[in-house]
Amino acid sequence: MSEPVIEIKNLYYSYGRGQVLNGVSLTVEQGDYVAFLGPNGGGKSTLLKIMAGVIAPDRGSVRVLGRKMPGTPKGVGYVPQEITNGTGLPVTVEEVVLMGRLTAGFKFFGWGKKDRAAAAQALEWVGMGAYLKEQVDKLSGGQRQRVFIARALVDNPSLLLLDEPTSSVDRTWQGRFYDLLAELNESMTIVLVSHDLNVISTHVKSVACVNHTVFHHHSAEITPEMMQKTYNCPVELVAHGMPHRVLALHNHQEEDEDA
Ligand SMILES: Nc1ncnc2c1ncn2[C@@H]1O[C@H](COP(=O)(O)OP(=O)(O)OP(=O)(O)O)[C@@H](O)[C@H]1O
Repeated sequence: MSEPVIEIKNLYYSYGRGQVLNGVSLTVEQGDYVAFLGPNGGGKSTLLKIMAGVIAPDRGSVRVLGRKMPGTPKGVGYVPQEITNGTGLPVTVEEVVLMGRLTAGFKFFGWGKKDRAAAAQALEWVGMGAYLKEQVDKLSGGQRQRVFIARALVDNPSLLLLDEPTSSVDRTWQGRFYDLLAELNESMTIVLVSHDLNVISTHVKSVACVNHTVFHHHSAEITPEMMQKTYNCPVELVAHGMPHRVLALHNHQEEDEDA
């Protein structure tokens, strides 16, 4: 069997006050399509940032595509959650996507024809081909999210890390995007943070419940027991995407923490 794409052992992380990740161990095998599910503040984005090399763990071992983290992983496409607010930079859509070609150990001699063709292709995949020369901050949050997905795809990664990649995009494009992910999953491992139970149950292969620790269930089935364990309270499962019903039930957990 090939080496796992992600191998995390006994990982701890805090931003200073209060432990966010508490002894997390997780293995993701090649070809998996994992959804991270869990309450607000449970540490999903933090875990993704550690996998992407954005922040370093306080303790524990993290290997991504065979490389020890923290480091600059090659072959990882990452879409952060925050980008819907804009970059604050005077950059075009094409320039943002080309950033995804700056891989580990790369020496920059300027963009070549191949880079520009790859950027144009990635933008076509996400239906943003017409916006190549637009300033990225002029776009809507949903369009910007698609540009950052193109940035993650432009270097043909082996691992795709997506933090709520469709939170701002319209429903029609969401459907096309999940079809695209299914296609990409034939050659890429995918980790997706999502609150949308409907998306999770229809598209992914496995579910990891993240609430300071992680339980990785090697099937896409979401059971009331899993919800109870993850959210620490009874959660009504909804079949057609009303995730806020789930999230709303977490307020009392946060109150418990504050108490
Ligand atoms: N840069 C930061 N500085 C300080 N605290 C932070 C920072 N980023 C996140 N946190 C805190 O760490 C905890 C975990 O946050 P994280 O974003 O990883 O959770 P999450 O499960 O992704 O939540 P959500 O579903 O709301 O996106 C939260 O309490 C959050 O407020």
